[in-house]
Amino acid sequence: MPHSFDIAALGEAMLEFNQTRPGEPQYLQGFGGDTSNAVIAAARAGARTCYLTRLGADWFGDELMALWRREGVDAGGVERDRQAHTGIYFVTHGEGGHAFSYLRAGSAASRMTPEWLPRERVQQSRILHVSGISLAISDSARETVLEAMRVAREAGTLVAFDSNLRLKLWPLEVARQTIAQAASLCDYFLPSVEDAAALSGMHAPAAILDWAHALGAPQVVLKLGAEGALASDGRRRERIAGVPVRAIDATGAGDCYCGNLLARIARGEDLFAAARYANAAAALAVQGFGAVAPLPYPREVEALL
Ligand SMILES: O=C(O)C(=O)C[C@H](O)[C@H](O)CO
Repeated sequence: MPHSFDIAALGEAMLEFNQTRPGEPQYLQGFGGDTSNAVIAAARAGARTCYLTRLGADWFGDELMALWRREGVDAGGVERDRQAHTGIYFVTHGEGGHAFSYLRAGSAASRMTPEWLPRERVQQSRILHVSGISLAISDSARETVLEAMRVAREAGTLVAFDSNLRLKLWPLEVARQTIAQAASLCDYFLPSVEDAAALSGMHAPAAILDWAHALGAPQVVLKLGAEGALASDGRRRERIAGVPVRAIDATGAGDCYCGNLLARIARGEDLFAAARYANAAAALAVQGFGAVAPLPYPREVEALL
């Protein structure tokens, strides 16, 4: 059966309030939520996409619905909840880079359950993308993500998983066990090197790749930030050099990487070609402000390549 979508992403989207200057109380309103960022990046890269989540019946939720409409992301798998709000978060900037502060506990997305999951959209997609953030936000969201991964595997939908470790959301020991379980259910494991080091206790990128494959992930891309990426299909490994850029805000750069990688894989590129394309896309994304606004289009990525 032909797929209706190249990529379905499942998770929590939020409104973003991003500090425009360190130490000053001025915030630019944008959009975030790692899997939503990734699916928008994929849509801008030309993929047919859909997003699966729950939103409050509030203004924040209306804004996110309008965003996905503008970006061409199908939101038929989004449910509105009259009893719960849409999550929001603040990004502040300081010496150590950016930091997130959340107002999301009890959000509509955190109330997703396996019974709610729009299974047919998972089954109708070539690739399902999920992350560690949705594993962390509530027990029922974790069960929903794991169920979506199982549904995808049964249907032959490929599964991509970004650990996106946020220690404000859960303790490291719990994250280690749950992320290991999710990595064992995925086809593409796409952690940042910081996440992978915290989860594995290892530091050398080559050893981290071995650890990731040992969890059961056949294809792994380790995102190295400004240093580029390291991709492995279990037989071959390729180091992709970072692109020198003047970084303004790295919020969502890893999501940009995932969305572009998956869009290129859905077009038929191999892991390594897709990883090189995504590396250039993520380098462009850090040159703008916020998680969504600076996500690039193919003509910009091709010009950089
Ligand atoms: O941290 C989260 O939960 C978010 O989803 C907010 C940001 O958009 C995301 O972390 C960027 O990767």
